[in-house]
Amino acid sequence: PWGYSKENGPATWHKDCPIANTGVRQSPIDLITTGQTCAKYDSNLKPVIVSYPAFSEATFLNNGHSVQFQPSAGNLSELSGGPLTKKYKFEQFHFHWGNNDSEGSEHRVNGKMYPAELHLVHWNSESPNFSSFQEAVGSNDPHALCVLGFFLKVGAENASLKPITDLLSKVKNAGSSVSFPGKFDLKAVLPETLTDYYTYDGSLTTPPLAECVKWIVFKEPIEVSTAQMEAFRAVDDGHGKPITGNYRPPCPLHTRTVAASFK
Ligand SMILES: NS(=O)(=O)c1cccc(NC(=O)NCCCCO)c1
Ligand SMILES: [Zn+2]
Repeated sequence: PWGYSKENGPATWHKDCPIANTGVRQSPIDLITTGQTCAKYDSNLKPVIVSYPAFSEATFLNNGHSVQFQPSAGNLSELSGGPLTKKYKFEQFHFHWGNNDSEGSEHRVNGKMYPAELHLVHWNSESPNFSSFQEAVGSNDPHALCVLGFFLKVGAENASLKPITDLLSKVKNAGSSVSFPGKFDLKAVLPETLTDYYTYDGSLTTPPLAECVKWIVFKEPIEVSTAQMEAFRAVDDGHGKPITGNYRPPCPLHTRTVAASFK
């Protein structure tokens, strides 16, 4: 199966997933902010709107290539606004990280990587063509999914993310999961105003690499402490080794343009 080691990492994914090399809207990308192919300010881009009531029931899972927070099916969390014309339903969030603070994020800004990146995954709940996340991924709809990306940087401890980072030791082994104890307030993790972001058409950053994602990557990183970053690096990959870097390198932009909601 695919992973992030030499034997099964991003450079090998094309074998089972040809779109890795032939796709023209693959993710992640390097977000360039100056020069020819740089992100272009679009004054029509509105703030992103999230409605995330605290989750009361969720599973926290180590699937061997990331750790994922998945609320029960009944969750009502929604996303709209920004570049979107439809309402999207929250599906799950997960992280990508490196084994030191100079690498780990999937998107880059002028070549700079952050130590980690948080992905909030949503699917278009107003499409007549699908009515679940899995169907959305398989739908070939260019905007079946919308993923919000937030960079993580090392600084003060993040009290809102502490319930998550404190749980990492409980899902150290790949394939392990725990039911999330109590409520989790995802809204508290995010900056109040979701106004400054980059947005472009891309794909899943892991197999099946489906080109069905409207990406929204926020300019402002979220701070976490060194201890919180270290907690990610103790999560195992199923081969008795820590996941040391579950990020895909940047992909060619091809004819795509990146829009920025800020000057
Ligand atoms: N990393 S990401 O582009 O945000 C993203 C979002 C939603 C799904 C995925 N990838 C997958 O679901 N891959 C299917 C295989 C996972 C099985 O554990 C990646
Ligand atoms: Zn991801």
